[in-house]
Amino acid sequence: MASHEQAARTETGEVGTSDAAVSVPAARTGVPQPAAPPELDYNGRKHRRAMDDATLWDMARRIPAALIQTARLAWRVDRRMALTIVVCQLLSGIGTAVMLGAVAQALPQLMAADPRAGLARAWPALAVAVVAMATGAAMWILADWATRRLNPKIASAADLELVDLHMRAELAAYDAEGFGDRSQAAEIGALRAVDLADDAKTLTNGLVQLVSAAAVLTSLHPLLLGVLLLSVVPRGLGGVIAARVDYRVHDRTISARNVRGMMRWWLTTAELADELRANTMRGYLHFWYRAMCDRVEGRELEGAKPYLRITLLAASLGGLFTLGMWASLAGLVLAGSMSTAIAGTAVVASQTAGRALNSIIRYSTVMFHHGLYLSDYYEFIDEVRAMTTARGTAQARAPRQIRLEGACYTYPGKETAAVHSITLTLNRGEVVALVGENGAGKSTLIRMLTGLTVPTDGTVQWDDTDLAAADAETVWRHVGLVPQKNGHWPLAARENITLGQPREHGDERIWAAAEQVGMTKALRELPDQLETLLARSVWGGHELSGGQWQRLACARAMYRQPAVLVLDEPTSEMDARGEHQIFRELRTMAPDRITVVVTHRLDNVRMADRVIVLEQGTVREQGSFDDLVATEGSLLGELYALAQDR
Ligand SMILES: Nc1ncnc2c1ncn2[C@@H]1O[C@H](COP(=O)(O)OP(=O)(O)OP(=O)(O)O)[C@@H](O)[C@H]1O
Repeated sequence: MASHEQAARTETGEVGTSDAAVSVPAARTGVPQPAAPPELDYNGRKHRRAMDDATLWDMARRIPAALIQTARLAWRVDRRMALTIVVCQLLSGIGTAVMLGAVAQALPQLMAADPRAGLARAWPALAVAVVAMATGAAMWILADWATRRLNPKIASAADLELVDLHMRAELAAYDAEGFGDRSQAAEIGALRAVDLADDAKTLTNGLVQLVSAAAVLTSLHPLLLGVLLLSVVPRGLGGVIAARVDYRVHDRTISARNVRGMMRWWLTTAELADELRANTMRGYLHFWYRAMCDRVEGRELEGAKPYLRITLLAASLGGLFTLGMWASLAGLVLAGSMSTAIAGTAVVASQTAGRALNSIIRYSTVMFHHGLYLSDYYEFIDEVRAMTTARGTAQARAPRQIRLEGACYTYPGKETAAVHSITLTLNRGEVVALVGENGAGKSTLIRMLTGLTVPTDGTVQWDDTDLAAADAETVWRHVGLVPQKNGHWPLAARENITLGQPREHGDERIWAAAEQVGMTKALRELPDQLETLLARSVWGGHELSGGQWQRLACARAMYRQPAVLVLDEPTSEMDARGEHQIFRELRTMAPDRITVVVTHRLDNVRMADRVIVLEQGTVREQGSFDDLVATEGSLLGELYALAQDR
């Protein structure tokens, strides 16, 4: 890193390298150049290459499915608007057909020898054409309005369902292989839902227009459908190839853009601002970021040429075939197989069809992509729904005793159990300390005895209720948990304490909880006291220190007055006074609940009634702190001696 740093500074023109060169061995005195950032492949986006790999048939097959899924979503959130769009599309198609039919009727009259007389005869048909066009335009505007009403509803419904299912899923779902990737793909599906109705509307409108134009032409002369196909198919193919080339260019930069986007967060977030400055990382990071920008820019510029070539080719082909179509129409007219008026109508209809085709191509590629993510969304929803915490209906009550019988837990995809064959009883009124080295299974055990996970073998019972058969919500109603990583919720200070509890009229209990963790003064000094928003990144927000956040997490658990109070390293960031206060409070609160504390600070363990020492997922020893420490060969004794020997 030192060499990167040095050269990076040179690159940015800030600092010379002569001082640094002095300390470099003779053979390496040239200015070491930093390595270019590696070609990072960002795999999070599952379908990035799908468009490139898909055949035209694959695309054509998937689009109806995407349209059906969109229609399902639209129907679910607002039937009236969904119906409005369908009716408008149909009417707009009918409008086009009527307009083309009317033009076909009017043209022979207009081409009569006497233009005045021709116009007089043609005007009813022309009026019909104008009204049909106006109706078509009005239908489009109405459909647009309905789509605008649908879009946000679809987006919210899709997002809400996804977020809600995450919150209801069994924790084991998060540990399932590839859960994160699937969740991300589903999230993209939910995000894209914002544009779904719009894109589907434009695509179906294109289809309706194309079908109308084709129907009118066929009714005028059976040969005209072939002529229309001659003009639109090459343009369609050209459009698809151009879209694919464009996509390939986009795909070549996507990794670099995604990685650059992630790095941008690291470079600009306040969380890393101290480290970045104090450890003089700016030079290298600037070099890295610049290199990524250059990479993206270079590839985009490289891509411009093939794109130009293909769009030119597609346009020329389209032009050639249009010319061919006109030539065939002229041939048909000259051969006497078609009237001039019908040939004129064919030209108008082919223009309509051409515009429709452009929409179809453009929005087919968009819908194809939407379709991929939308199916991910639905697959993920089904997967997570099957893993929501619907265990049983038994109503758990505040336990007097928690009993584990041969309880084991193996994480999904793991061969060995994180916790195995644990038989234990915890009683109300008791403070139990869980001790053990990193990875011994303390957090896993806590998850089992609070019903966050169900043992993969054995049982956990709260009095007579087996947690595997209990309604999880009724279990958690009696739990207060301070996890190792607790939430710095971007909410007001009040909500940060009461979160998860029904709202009360007064703030007395909130201040009492704050007092228990020594936060009264800090909260009173906040600009708006309990109303203060605790989120520095939000305008007007306020930030707490690490230890203060931890105190707040303890206050949140204590405020619940739970029957089972569990704290996983609750004081790791606190000062001595805070730590002392928390443990004193735990003792005061102990008679009415079962209290379990995990801590690596062994001096705190003294206050527990019982210490349970875990080793490699099993209970190695248990008893009072003094007895265990005094026992020859005990793990607690060894760990305690190590803690003292500093
Ligand atoms: N989500 C998970 N998926 C797979 N394995 C896990 C998961 N969480 C923990 N483990 C594994 O289970 C074992 C026990 O982990 P656990 O977090 O319970 O230990 P701990 O005693 O709480 O450790 P620490 O003191 O470091 O917090 C470890 O081997 C760990 O690697």
